[in-house]
Parts: sequence; C-alpha cells; structure tokens
Amino acid sequence: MSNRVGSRGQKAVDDGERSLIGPPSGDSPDSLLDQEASTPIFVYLLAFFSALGGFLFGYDTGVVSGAMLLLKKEMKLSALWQELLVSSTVGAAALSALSGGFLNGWLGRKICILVASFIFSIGGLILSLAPDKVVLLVGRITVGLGIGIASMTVPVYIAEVSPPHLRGQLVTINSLFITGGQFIASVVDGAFSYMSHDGWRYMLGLSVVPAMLQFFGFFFLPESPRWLLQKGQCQKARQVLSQIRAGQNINEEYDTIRLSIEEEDKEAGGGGPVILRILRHGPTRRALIVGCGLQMFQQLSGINTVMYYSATILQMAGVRDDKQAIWLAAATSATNFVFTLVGVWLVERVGRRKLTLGSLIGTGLSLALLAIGFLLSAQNSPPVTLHPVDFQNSTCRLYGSCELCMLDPDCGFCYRDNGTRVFDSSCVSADQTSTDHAAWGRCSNRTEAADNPIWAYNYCPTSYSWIVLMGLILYLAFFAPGMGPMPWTVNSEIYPLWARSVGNACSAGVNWIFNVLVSLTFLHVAQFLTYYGAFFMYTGLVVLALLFVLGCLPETQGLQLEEIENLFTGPLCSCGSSSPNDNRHVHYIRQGLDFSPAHYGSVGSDSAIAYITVSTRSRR
Ligand SMILES: O[C@H]1[C@H](O)[C@@H](O)[C@H](O)[C@@H](O)[C@H]1O
Repeated sequence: MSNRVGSRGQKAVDDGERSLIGPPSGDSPDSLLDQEASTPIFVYLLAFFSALGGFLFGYDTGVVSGAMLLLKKEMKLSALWQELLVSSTVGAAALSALSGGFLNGWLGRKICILVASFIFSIGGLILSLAPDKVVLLVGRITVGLGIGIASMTVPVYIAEVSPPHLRGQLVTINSLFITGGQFIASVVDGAFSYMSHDGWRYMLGLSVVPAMLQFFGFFFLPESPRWLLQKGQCQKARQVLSQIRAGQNINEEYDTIRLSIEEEDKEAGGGGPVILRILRHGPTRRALIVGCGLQMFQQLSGINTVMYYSATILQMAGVRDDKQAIWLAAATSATNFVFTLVGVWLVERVGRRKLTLGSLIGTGLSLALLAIGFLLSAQNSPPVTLHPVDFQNSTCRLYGSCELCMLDPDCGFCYRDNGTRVFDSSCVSADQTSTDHAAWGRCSNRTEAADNPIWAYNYCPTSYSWIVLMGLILYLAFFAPGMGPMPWTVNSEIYPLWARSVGNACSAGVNWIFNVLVSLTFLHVAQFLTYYGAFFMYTGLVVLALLFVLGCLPETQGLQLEEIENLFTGPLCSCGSSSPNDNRHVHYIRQGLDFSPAHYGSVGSDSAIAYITVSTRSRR
C-alpha cells in the first residue's frame, strides 16, 4: 500500500508551495477510515437534537394554513390580515437568517441553536395565548426570527460535527425533520380542525414542546469543534472532537482542521467584513454563487406553491368536504416527508450532484404534467349558463366560462352537477369576509344541504383532475429527495470555515426571500398567465436550474469539509468536473510508515513517523 494522504485514499500531491515536516500526531494510519468502520451513537444524538430546529421550521411554516381556517372565522380576519399572518413569519425568517451569520460566527453554533429554540418557545407561548390579531402577528414574527436562525445554523452545526462519510446523510436528516414538521403540522391541523373554538391555540402552541426539548437538550451538548478551533480554543476543541468521535483516533482530523484554519487565516481575502472578503476571494465567491443559486432555484421550482395549492388541486379532483381536503393535504405533506427519506438514503450512495440533477429532471417533467393537466382543464372549462341580475354590478357577470371566472380573485363559480355534467352554472362575487361562500344568491347559503349548489372558489370542476393529481404526486416524489434537501446540505459544506456562517446566512436569506416572492406573487402570476401558464413558467425555471446545476455544482460527497473549498478554485461552471486534487490541499504524508496489517490500528511510534503537510495551490 502506498503512502496515504489526507482522507479517502487520495494520492500525494506534489508541486507543494509549502511543505511542513510537522510533529507526528497520528496514531492509527487511517483514522478517517476508522470513523467509517463505526460511527459513535453520540453523533446521531447531536444530529437529532439539532434537527429539532428543522422540525420547528417545518412545523411553524406548515401549521398556519390549518390554523388560518379557524382563525379567520373566529377573529374575522380580512384577506390582508390572513396574508400578513402567513408571510410575516417568512419575512422575519429572511431577516434573521441574514443577520444569523454574524451571530453564528460571534457566539458560536451552540448558543445560536439555544437562542433559536428559546425564541421558538416564546413565540409558541405568545401564539397560543394571543388575545387578538396584533399579538398573533407579534407571535408569528417571533417564530419567524427563530426559524431564520435555525435554518442557517443547524445544517452548519451538523456538518461540522459529522464524520465525512456520513455528513450528507446527517445534514439531510435536518431536511427530513423539516418535511416531518410540515407533516405533523398537517396532522395536528386535521385533528384540531374539529375544535372550532380555540383549536388554533393548540395548533400554534404545540411547537413549544419540541422547542423546549431542544433547548434543554442543547445545554448538555458541545459546541462545534471547528468553531472552537477557529476561536483559538484548541484544548476544548480537541476534547469535544474526541468526545464526538467516542475515543476514536482524532489526530488526523484535528490536524487537518487546525492547519486548514491556519492556511485560511493567511488567504481569506484580507481584512474587513466577511461578506466583502468572500466577494474578493475567488473560490469562496464562486461557492457563494453556487449556494445562493441552489437556494433560489429551490424556491423557484415552486415547492411552496405546490404544497399550498394542494388543497385546491384536491378540490378540483372532486373533494368537496373541507375536513376531507385537510386530511388529504396531510397526505400530500406525508408524500413530501416519505420521499425526503429516500433522499437521506440516496445522498451518500449517489452523491449530491446526481441526486440534484435527477430530482430536477423529474421535477421539471412533473411540472409540465401539472401544466398540461391545467391546460386541458382550462380548454374544457364548463361554460357559465345562468346570468342572474347582479345588483352589485361586479366584473364577475362578464365571464363566460369557469376558467375566466375563477382567475378573478373577486369571483367564484356556482354550479350543480349530476356526476358527469355541470349545469345551472353562474359566476358571482365571493363574500369579502369569507371566500367560502358567494356574496349573494344561491351559493351564499351557509347551511350545507345536500341539494345546495356547489361553490367553487379558486378552482373549476374538471374531468382532467387526475392528470393534475398525478403531476402533484410525481412532483413531490421527485422534488423531496433532491431539490428539497440538497440546497441545505450543499450549503453546509461548501464554504471554508471563516466564511461558513456568513455564506450560509446569505444563502438561507436568499431561500426565504424567494419563498416570500414566489408565494406572494403566485396568485397574480396565475391571474396573468393562467394556472397552466404559471406551471409552464415553473417548468422553464426548473430547466434553468438544471443547466445551472449541470454546469456549476461540483460533487462534495466523501470529502472532508477542509477539502471542499478546493472544488471552487477553477472556473465557476466547469460542469462538475472539478476535483479537490486539482488545486490546493492540506494533506498529511506519512513517511517511512509500516502499513503492514500488524501495524494497522496500533499506536504508532512517533519517532518513526514524519508527517509532511503538502500544500499546493492555484487561485483565481
Ligand atoms: O427544503 C425545504 C422543504 O422542501 C420544504 O418542504 C419547503 O417548504 C421549504 O421551503 C424548503 O426549504
């Protein structure tokens, strides 16, 4: 066996710009392989308690739709207030994710996670006790602040404590917890939807339980060894690393991190604010473009529109009963959750790049299918057959088909059907206080009698709903394993330590900003482009995302965090061909070491081994 260099059997690198013969520090010749042989349970424990932050992210973003159904009736919320309560959380998350970078670098990952879970607990309490809508808004903003910090800190923390061979899987578990949180939220929504008085208090308040669990759990968990080393707390860092690796040989890992930090200090783009240093430093700037691009495309592929729109899609498919629609929407988030599990399973088997590419291809095709379903439904949209005298003189009376009628947010379609055919249909104004009813006429009746006509707001009855439904399920099945988790996973790994907090803050901020943009504009986009137009537009955006990933996303699987920076030393879009061997490395070459089986795993004689750290570089 030849000399072993760095992790995962890479060959020695020559052309060293700098070569150190350092004090021998390794005991086992292959400590990273040792880590692969057995992973201490403690790492899973850390991942679990951190990923509770992901759970809260998912729960708090998911629970609001069901809570809103009850809230709008109980508090008589106008459309503006409903919109405020939903989007204030996402807006606050964007702001706190952006500022979280500074906190993360300053206070450390552990304190930030503790702060986030504390904010989640307070937010949950405010929401469950809120006497009016203003306090509710304060609670939703508070929760958003927690989500922002958690969304950027948790993946970083998990990546920094994980051994390289498991890092992808463990960070992806955070995404599993996000979709798990969304799923549990939809089940809780379903369960409490029967409690028309104060049910929303339980829905919104239940998040206090996982938040407290995380808060108390994290008191006993350690800070990231990488952050500690960066802050010069070497002794503590070594101690934590050996605690996390449960007594395995940590010398090689420790030395790689330490040397990489020393190298980074010299090279990290000079002084000044970190964001400016990132922008001045070629490889890190390129990493930031890739990270932010991935997060932007994740949201532009329309996940939250599809999730939000799932209830309507189900209504189109003929589900009339509100309660039934809520439970079926839970099935949608269950699909998202189950397929994220597939991602956890695949990420270390096929790698991040292939998983993201495969996911995007499937997502694009499913979006096209969704669009075709909407197109066929629009082309076969039932006509308006009744034109009752409209004393309000609204625009609704002008529409000749259900498609045109439902695209106007002020109108709804009132009709009867005999199972195969729509008849006695009219387009009338929706009630301003609740779009569940028409403002006047046959569909304004709030009592649900079997012979009442059907009120369709935001959708049209169609016999092509099965295509849309199939598109929805396929979309989630393809999105959830790749485009859902990979932007978070990749961002946690691609920045060097000095830029990691700020890099993740920026990319998480981009995610939240595009989240707000897409959800706030969807209805307007649909109004201008129609539903099928909107979904064809998302298909186009996914094609762009595919080109971006194909060109710019390198594979990070199996590399140590310190090696990943080197993937970005080449041109931005090198079609994934960059390899860490191309450029600078900090590696250990054992000199004169006996690799015979007898020596394997034994405590080596320091005097017999010389470590050479070889560093090659090619920048900009
Ligand atoms: O990765 C997550 C996940 O896919 C969620 O389902 C989605 O709601 C979030 O916006 C996204 O960031």
